[in-house]
Amino acid sequence: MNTPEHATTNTADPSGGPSVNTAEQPSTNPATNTVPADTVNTTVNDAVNGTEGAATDPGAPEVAYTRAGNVVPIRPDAARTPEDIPEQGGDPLAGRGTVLDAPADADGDAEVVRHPVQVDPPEPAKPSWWQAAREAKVRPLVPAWARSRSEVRQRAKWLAGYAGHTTAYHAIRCPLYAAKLAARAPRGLGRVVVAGHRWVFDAEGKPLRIAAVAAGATDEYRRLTEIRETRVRKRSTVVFLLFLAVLAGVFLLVTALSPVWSWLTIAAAVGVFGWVGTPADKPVIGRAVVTSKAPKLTSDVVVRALTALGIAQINQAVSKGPGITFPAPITRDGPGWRAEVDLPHGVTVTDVMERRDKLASGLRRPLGCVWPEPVSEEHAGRLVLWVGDQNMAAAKPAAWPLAKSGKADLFKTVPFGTDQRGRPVGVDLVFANMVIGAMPRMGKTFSLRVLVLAAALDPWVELLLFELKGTGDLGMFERVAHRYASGPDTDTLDKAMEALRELHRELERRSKTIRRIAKENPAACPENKVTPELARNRKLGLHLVFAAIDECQELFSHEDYKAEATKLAEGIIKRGPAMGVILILATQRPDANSLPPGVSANAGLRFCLRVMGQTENDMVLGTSAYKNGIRATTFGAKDKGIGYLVGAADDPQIVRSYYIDGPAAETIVGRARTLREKAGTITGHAAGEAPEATGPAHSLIADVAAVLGADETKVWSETIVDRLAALRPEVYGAWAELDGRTKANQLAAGLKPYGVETGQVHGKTEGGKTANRRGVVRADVEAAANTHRRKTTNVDGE
Ligand SMILES: Nc1ncnc2c1ncn2[C@@H]1O[C@H](COP(=O)(O)OP(=O)(O)OP(=O)(O)O)[C@@H](O)[C@H]1O
Repeated sequence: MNTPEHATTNTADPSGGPSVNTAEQPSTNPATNTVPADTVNTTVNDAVNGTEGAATDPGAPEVAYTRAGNVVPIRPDAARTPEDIPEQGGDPLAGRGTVLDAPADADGDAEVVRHPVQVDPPEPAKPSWWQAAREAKVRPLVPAWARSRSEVRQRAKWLAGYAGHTTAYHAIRCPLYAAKLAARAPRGLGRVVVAGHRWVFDAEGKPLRIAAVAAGATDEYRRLTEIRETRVRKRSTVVFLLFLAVLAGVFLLVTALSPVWSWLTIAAAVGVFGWVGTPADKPVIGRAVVTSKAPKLTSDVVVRALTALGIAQINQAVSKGPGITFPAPITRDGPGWRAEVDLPHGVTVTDVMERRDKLASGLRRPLGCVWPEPVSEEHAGRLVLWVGDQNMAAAKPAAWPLAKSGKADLFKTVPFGTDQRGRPVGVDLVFANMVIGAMPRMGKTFSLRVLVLAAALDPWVELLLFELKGTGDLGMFERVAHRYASGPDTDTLDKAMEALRELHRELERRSKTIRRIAKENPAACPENKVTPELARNRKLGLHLVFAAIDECQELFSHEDYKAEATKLAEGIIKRGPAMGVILILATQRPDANSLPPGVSANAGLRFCLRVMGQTENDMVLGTSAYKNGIRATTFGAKDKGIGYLVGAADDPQIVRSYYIDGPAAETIVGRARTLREKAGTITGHAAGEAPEATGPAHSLIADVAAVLGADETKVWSETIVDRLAALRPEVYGAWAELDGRTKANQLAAGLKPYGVETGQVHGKTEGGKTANRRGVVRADVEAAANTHRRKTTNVDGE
């Protein structure tokens, strides 16, 4: 005999109807809930059929019988009659109709009874008009362009230019137009005479009269002839009177008025007759501007393009319904069309963005015109498709707003570029760091230059600039930079490293100053970070520092510098923003070796121009950027200066950096120099000072000599590094965190300029074991230290 079981099994409704939940076991699962086949309660089935089943004796135990004769207990609240079955959605039969039997097993003992339970939530009450209206999106009273002062200015400027050009174009062609009209005037006169003759003699009634004659309709013909005679009489009179009036006018002109009026009248008459005599296909006036009109974007075109993407859900939605919906009308938006689209369920904007090339093909537009974007505040399937009239790369670059005049304030947004629609895009550099990455020759240095120019135009900002390619792309800034070096050589790398160390040390000093101010005067430093007021107080030394390293891969992938450079850059990028230190790194090789992950992961602003693959893309734009459809790989070779900018707004933006060539940059730097001279902020390199002049009063060689014990002839490099870190933690602290081999490399690179080589040194480990490791010979160090002391004493003496 089977034992009753209460185990439940979830099954989907095989009929495909609404899911139901059997009464055997209470279940919170919305899917169908059934009892095992061999312990099936027949109660409901029988109750529905009105036959055998449940015990009827009130005192009898709550049992039921299976068809095989098994007795199973009935849950007290189980339904026993059709009326007990809960009603569904107000339809008493709805529930009963979906009571289903499971297929019987081999001995015919399996019968599953399912009590229907509503699994879908009830239809929510329709919100009131008041509620719906309050939650509705308010559309702006004035279009976005009219609220942007610069866009209004741009449009007004364009309109004035357009009107001026058109006027001038036609003005210089006036004689040509007059000649054309004069040549066509006789023809026009002929047309007027012929038309007048036809009207007076009722030419339009002629076919009817001929038809009446042909049909032999005498009465009809007579009636038509009478009409014609009346008309001809009246119209002849009109023409005669007109003729008399013209004659009188001519007489008056010739006899009473000045010849000017005669000529004017003749000109007007020639003009009118010339215009009448002009063939329809040869207009007198040509076009001042020829527009290559971009095709209009319509919903049909969008749907056709979307179905060409090869996304099954889109094709299914279009062919079988419900189709693709457009929550807002397709409108003009800047120099292009904007369509808002609700993609079918399950299709995301990313799915479309990653097929941008196919979309462009479907729209029959160049790739540089087609820009699908997500709408972050809406669902993942809300697409905004902007289709420009012109390829973004081919459009004339906008002028940098600060190119001609003005100064910048790095505490405010500085202009960086324009988006696809030509709208200005700015970046907030303060409290941020930036990474710029791209393939070679795509506009990395030009975009970096825009930012350096902005920083240069803020006279309170200290510039530390290193260009490690050696082409002098940032050479114009020598006049304003506190530190500057250009070149692919070790000397330049050393200078860049020294600047990073200096910045790292500076962070210590700044954090102490900020802590002190926050304690003494909390109102002056409410967020424990540099404020514009603090930055301009020279005594505090909290001015903004703008450090940029172009081609930073040279530093981060250099065998001798990479470990220290990574540590320093990570420290600066993490702690610098609050202390007013802005670090910008540009690289043409955005991979883990050239841009350490710890550095790239902490950058707040990212600008990625064309790159070749997903890894480079995500290295610059952040993890998962590629997966989310933010793909700088889709830019073409002609998309110079165009990239994805992340961090400047809530959503990634496509931006073309302002184009400022070398000579223009030179001029702007000239203005920056004047501003700095007035503010008294020409320091360091720009003031002709070498870094050593302001550098630390210690030197590595002297420090190494100082940490060598009197009885030591040879010492391992890693031991020396540990002692150096203890001697000057603020300088060598970062070295001590490196591993043994890197410590040795670090020391070797540091001692190289002093002519001290490291080599294998036999020594003992802390555990007493002997080992061979890299180290220095005391005599070499002392000799180099003496030479250095002599040199620096001479310099000081001078
Ligand atoms: N915003 C822009 N608009 C138009 N053209 C640009 C823009 N930015 C750069 N370019 C063009 O791209 C070319 C390459 O720019 P740039 O020198 O900045 O590239 P790069 O990525 O720094 O190259 P490399 O990797 O060799 O240093 C420039 O000569 C310039 O003509």
